[in-house]
Amino acid sequence: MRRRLHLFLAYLAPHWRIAVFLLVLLFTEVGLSLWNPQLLGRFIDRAKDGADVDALVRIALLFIVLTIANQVVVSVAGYFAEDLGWRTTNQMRMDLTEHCLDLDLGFHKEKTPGELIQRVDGDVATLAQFFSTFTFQIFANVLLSLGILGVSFAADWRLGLILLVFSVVVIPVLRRTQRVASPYFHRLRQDNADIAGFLEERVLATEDIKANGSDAWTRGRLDGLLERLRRTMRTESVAFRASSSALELSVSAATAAILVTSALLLHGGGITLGTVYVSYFYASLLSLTLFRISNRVDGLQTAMAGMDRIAELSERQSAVRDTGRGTLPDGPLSLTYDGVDFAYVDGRPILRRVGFQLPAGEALGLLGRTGSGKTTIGRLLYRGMDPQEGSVLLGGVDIRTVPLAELRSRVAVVTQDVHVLHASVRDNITLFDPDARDERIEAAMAALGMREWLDALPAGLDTVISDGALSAGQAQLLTFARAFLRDPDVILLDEASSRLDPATERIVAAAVRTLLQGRTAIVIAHHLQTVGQMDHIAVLDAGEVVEFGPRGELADTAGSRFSALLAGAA
Ligand SMILES: Nc1ncnc2c1ncn2[C@@H]1O[C@H](COP(=O)(O)OP(=O)(O)OP(=O)(O)O)[C@@H](O)[C@H]1O
Repeated sequence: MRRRLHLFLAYLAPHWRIAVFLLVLLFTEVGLSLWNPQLLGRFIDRAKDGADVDALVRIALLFIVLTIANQVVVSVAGYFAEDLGWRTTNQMRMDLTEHCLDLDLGFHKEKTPGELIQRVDGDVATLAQFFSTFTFQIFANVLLSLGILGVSFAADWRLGLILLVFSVVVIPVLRRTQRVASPYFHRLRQDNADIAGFLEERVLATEDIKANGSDAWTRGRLDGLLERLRRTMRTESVAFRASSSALELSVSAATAAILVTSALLLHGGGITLGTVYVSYFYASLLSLTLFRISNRVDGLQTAMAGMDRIAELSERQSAVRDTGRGTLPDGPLSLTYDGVDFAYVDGRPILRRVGFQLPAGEALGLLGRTGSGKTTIGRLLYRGMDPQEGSVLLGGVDIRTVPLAELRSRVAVVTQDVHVLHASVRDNITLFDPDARDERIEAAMAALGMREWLDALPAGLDTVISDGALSAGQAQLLTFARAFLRDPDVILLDEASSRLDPATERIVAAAVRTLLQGRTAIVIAHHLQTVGQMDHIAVLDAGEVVEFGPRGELADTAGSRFSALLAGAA
């Protein structure tokens, strides 16, 4: 509860003026709602006492004016509540998105993108509702209920007492609803997040699913998830309706009690006919306010559950700490892995005592069987994760001692998973950097052998492309261009393993040569054309560097793993 409150206040604080204004509006609304029935009571009493028509018309006019004023206040308050809700939650969305981007790779592998979207968008959207729901349906109605009790006690303590007893009976019913229904709200959000995650993953893998005939399994799994959602929904709905019925029964009992007591008091001359009417009106209004509160308890609970998860996510610390304040030397950087141990899961080491030194401006070809740890070595270079033992040094400086932003401005990463965005070729290459000039982009593309492709594009750099619309070779070259334009000192290149036709392979190999020129690089190479360009070779086996040396030397060493590999491929 404390962390929910903390989170709520932290985001509300910058908008305290709107919040205070909203409070004033809510108090005004409650005041007007209490005052209006009093006018009706007075009207009845004055009419009964034979007041002149003018006096009655004045009361009626005042009643209309107050009703209109109340509606205006309600509308203005609605506007500000919605505004406040979206201002605060949009900020929260921004912060959470940034926070998620800052979290380490381990976190991103653990959560599906769909789950994160549900967290950042779904839960936060519920919070936006929370502001309007809470302020209007709960806070305003609680205030109004208290007001009704106060005014009823002032009219006659017996009437006040009946309404108080009614509220006291109803409040535990509400609390019970909360307790019974709460787990289902949590489960409902989780079920929705699971479905979002599942669908997102399957949509991305549509081609693989179709090609491998996994449609039936996918349908079956989705069916299972939907069935779980249906059951949770059903139970939650039954729990909610049962408590609503209990509430309605209490309301009828309270109204009957008020009518009987009023009739007795009226008979004894204790109260006027106007007061009887006002009491009846207040009893109905109190029932309505309690009903609204009960109706909104689910919204409140959903928001609370969302807030818990948001708090949990925002408290999650990145395993990669960005606390370094050092700097990397200017110019080309040497690269050292010094006794690096790494495990994704405790007790299951993936890299063991990995160590090698690469002079500045030279390229290392990383070879090894699938699962031997090549990608993992690369991830440590840009601090996707940090090693548990040992260190990675650039230009002799431990990369943990420099700010992440500086490290990542000097190191470019070209991964196998090419993500082509649905955007222009220019934006795909510059990643929406407005300062990148067209001449530079075109020069980069030309240097990487993409001139012909660029010339063939219908709208040049403005041509909009999307994922799946490019061949494997084109997609690879596009990511090379992204890296090339940034002009980094160090490159991590995880070459796509897809088979390319010999002509494209030659173009890609030439592009790799251009990309790596004068730069320090680790290349996870899958094509012999590329391996042939490396200065050094490291062979990895089960997380250990079993061979490291200049390429030519290893190639000529009879019995070396590298020479065997070359012989095998020949
Ligand atoms: N996020 C992760 N969480 C847990 N284990 C992981 C994770 N990523 C990789 N692994 C495991 O670490 C080991 C090394 O994986 P890595 O991807 O580094 O190998 P690789 O040599 O690059 O393989 P490939 O050539 O197939 O890409 C594998 O056993 C893999 O299952």
